[in-house]
Amino acid sequence: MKQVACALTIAGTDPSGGAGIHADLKTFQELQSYGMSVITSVVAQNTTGVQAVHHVPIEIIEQQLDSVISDMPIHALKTGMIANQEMMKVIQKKIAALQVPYVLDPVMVATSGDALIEEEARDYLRKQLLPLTTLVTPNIPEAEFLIGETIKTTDDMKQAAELLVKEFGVGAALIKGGHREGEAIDFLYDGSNIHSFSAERIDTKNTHGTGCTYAAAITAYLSKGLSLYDAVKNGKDFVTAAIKYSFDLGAGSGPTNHWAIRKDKC
Ligand SMILES: Nc1ncnc2c1ncn2[C@@H]1O[C@H](COP(=O)(O)OP(=O)(O)OP(=O)(O)O)[C@@H](O)[C@H]1O
Ligand SMILES: Cc1ncc(CO)c(N)n1
Repeated sequence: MKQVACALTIAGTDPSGGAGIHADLKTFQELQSYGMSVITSVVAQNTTGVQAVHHVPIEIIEQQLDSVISDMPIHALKTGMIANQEMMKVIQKKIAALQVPYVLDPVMVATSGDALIEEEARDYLRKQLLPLTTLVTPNIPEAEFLIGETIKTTDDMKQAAELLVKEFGVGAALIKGGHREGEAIDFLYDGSNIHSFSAERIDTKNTHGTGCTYAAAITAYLSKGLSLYDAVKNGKDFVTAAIKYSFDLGAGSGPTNHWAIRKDKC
């Protein structure tokens, strides 16, 4: 029997604490999954944007992976920012051998619009990493890039999710509607059915790290043994509460609130 659920994140940092590794670990902790992390890039960023990026050397990324994999149980894992192809290759090699649920958040730009991944790496991600996934969680611009088509309507979102499974080999696809107008609706295609997850749009500028928080919550729930549908359903409730009670910190787009689910239940 599992002593404790354990989740691993492989991603970049955010010293202001709202996105990346920091959002992931806070979310794992809040949802009572033991959190572990492998850092790919050290990013100087805050609520206003990205100021600088330093990539961790490939050997150190590999060694961090070996340190965790050789010693710790991993019940689910997620990847976020992986800036270049060399990093992707080593991560691909290590996680292909792990038979655990894998959530890939195809991070390409920060909420501020700053690029977080090299142009040539995008294609590698599409061809080599997508087929390893249990779930991929693109927002609309990311989904448009992955499938090479424009997404305007909810029907386009559903078709994009199906295409990602049927033609790109992902286990399941969740297309997030955060970038549209009106209700915040996301569509999951699990290989058999389309499911929708909807919430009222919250009028706030504080959405820094929403994508990381959502994917981390789904990963935490998968590590605890929930089904994919239940993990996404609970993850959606978590991120909606985190946006509703987000913190108005910093001069730009403030961070979500990882304690919020407790507030929402009170
Ligand atoms: N203002 C909002 N009110 C309610 N839900 C929202 C709002 N903005 C985004 N969401 C929801 O938050 C989740 C994250 O979606 P979003 O499309 O913003 O991700 P993202 O663009 O990857 O995030 P990030 O800005 O961190 O890159 C989705 O479930 C989306 O529907
Ligand atoms: C490190 C990192 N990953 C992802 C995002 C996307 O929110 C970000 N801003 N920073």
